[in-house]
Amino acid sequence: MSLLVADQLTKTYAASGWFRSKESAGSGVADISFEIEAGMCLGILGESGAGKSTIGKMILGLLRPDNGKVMFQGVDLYRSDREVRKRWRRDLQAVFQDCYSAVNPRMTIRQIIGEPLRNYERMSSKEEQRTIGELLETVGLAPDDMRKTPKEMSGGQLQRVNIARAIALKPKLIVLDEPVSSLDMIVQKQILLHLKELKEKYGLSYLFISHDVLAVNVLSDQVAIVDKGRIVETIETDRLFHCAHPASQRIVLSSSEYL
Ligand SMILES: Nc1ncnc2c1ncn2[C@@H]1O[C@H](COP(=O)(O)OP(=O)(O)OP(=O)(O)O)[C@@H](O)[C@H]1O
Repeated sequence: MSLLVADQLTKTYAASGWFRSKESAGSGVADISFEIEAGMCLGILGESGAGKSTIGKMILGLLRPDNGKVMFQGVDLYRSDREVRKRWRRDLQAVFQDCYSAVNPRMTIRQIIGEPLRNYERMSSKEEQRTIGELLETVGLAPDDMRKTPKEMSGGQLQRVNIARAIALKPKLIVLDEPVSSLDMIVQKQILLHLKELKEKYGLSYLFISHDVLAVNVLSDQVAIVDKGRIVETIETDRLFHCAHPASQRIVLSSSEYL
């Protein structure tokens, strides 16, 4: 059984108010289907406005689809009760693009990473401190960093904190929505390689949302290419540069100009 199944997900946004236009009318995504096996990373690659974040939000339980279903570990997310959803939240985590808005600026790094542990685990303060120190080391930071606040960290360091928080409960799947897009190229590569290491070490699965073919190439096993709200092609990553659909070729080529 696949860890996650997205089955014909459709979401249409109603165009409204001052911004109603031909382009925005009926925007959203349609007929989105894919599966993620345990230990696998599926990349969702597409240009701005293609529908990538809409897909991510539906998978995370943040946006109810108009049609279709999301099955996680065999359970239908939008037809399950609160208890099941609570377990779901534990096994399904997310890291978003904006590392600063994902944290409370008044909390220390210890409080930030400790939050899911306090919500789901019963740990003594000492045990929690040790666990947070280990998590910081796992993502390439120092245990002492737990005393800092977000404003004392760089964007790359803070994104590592967000990753540490996401892996704290040993989830099955992490939705990574453009997790490195706001960072410089060197830090991007370091974090992607680190995510790859974590995936291999803990058997994690990822849904990796990105507009960047090079980033997708580093982390994904398979890539679903999204254009105008639809998956136009799903392809093994090592075949990405041999994609067949004209829209896929356009998306792949536009990024590889930087190679
Ligand atoms: N809340 C909303 N209300 C109306 N339209 C929306 C809403 N959210 C997204 N859209 C529209 O749906 C389409 C897909 O948006 P989405 O944010 O999923 O794309 P994306 O691929 O993640 O884009 P980006 O890479 O720029 O974040 C776009 O046309 C967008 O304008």
